[in-house]
Amino acid sequence: MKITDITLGMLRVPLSTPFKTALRTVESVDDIIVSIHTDSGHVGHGEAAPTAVITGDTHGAIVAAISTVIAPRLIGREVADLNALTHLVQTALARNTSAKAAVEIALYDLFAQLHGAPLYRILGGGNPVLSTDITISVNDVDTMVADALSAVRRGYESLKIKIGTDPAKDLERVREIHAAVDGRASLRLDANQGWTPKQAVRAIRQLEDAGIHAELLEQPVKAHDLAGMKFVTDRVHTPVMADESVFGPVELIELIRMRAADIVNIKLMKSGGLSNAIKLADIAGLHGMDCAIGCMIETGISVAAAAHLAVAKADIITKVDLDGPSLCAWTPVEGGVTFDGPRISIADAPGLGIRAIRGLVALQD
Ligand SMILES: C[C@H](N)C(=O)N[C@H](CCC(=O)O)C(=O)O
Ligand SMILES: [Mg+2]
Repeated sequence: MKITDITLGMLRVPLSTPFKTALRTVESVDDIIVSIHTDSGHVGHGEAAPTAVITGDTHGAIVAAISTVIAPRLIGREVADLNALTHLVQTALARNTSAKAAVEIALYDLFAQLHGAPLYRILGGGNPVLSTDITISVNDVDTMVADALSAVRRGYESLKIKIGTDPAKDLERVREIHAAVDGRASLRLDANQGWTPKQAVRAIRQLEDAGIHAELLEQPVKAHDLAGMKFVTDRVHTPVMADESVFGPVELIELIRMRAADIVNIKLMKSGGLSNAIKLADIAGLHGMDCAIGCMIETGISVAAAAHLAVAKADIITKVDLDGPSLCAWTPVEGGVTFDGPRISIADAPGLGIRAIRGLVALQD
């Protein structure tokens, strides 16, 4: 199976409601779709989410990185040489993790198709069913309480509460949601870098003193501030999870060395795809650190790949935040992974199992 062509498309899918964090508000998925074609007629699919405020990746940069730098290295190469191909992707250029992720996802899709098995089996097997949390966007308190109750009614047992705009307001948000949910779902708090270390310690201690024990606190302080992450981790009982602070293995090793967090959130758009995500899970596992798997505003193409990885690494990846497809107003992906409320199930089809992508607009070379 030889790579003959790599084409790009744009996929725009409105979200059911605006997605709001301390970093940004977004109303639609607007992702670049990579299709890798082969001489055998097989096609592998990948997806890149341009999350400029987190990865620095924009549409233009993703398209340029793939079409002018990464793709020329891959044309004519054998899909069977997967590790050599991912090495070519990772060394093609610095950073650009979303572009690398999209290409790697398509390569792993093809590699699993070549072997006639779903990707999770190629990655080591497992039980192809997961349960994800759902994001409650940061809004006024009443809206967040209503959104949390609606999520509980739809069967979600874990809510990812976005905070980080203002500590006093954030405390009110969490207290009110905690009271309304009344133990029917666990609460994961994500400040998306919005607090200072001292604000984070003060806020979380107030919650703990009031008997509100969140499942975790995600990225309370600035991404680069590992000392700040450690300051918080050392002073609260609530487990602290690094998200924007860790992209790849180098950052994770430093985080572990400093004992700056308890959990790490792996995202393909940060790690540059599956090869580094596997390394992240293995490094964390080796050090007895729990992992979560997360996503940006993505559809069921790249999130499918993350789900396959989560299934194969279920012993290490114990928390799942793969709600991107569930936030979309409609489902562009046919086949593969089904996202039905909190339940994610993987079909027994080769690769990612994607049969068609609706609404894909081809980008000219
Ligand atoms: C969508 C997912 N549940 C999530 O919350 N991801 C965010 C970043 C998403 C974005 O801004 O595109 C996170 O974990 O910080
Ligand atoms: Mg986060």
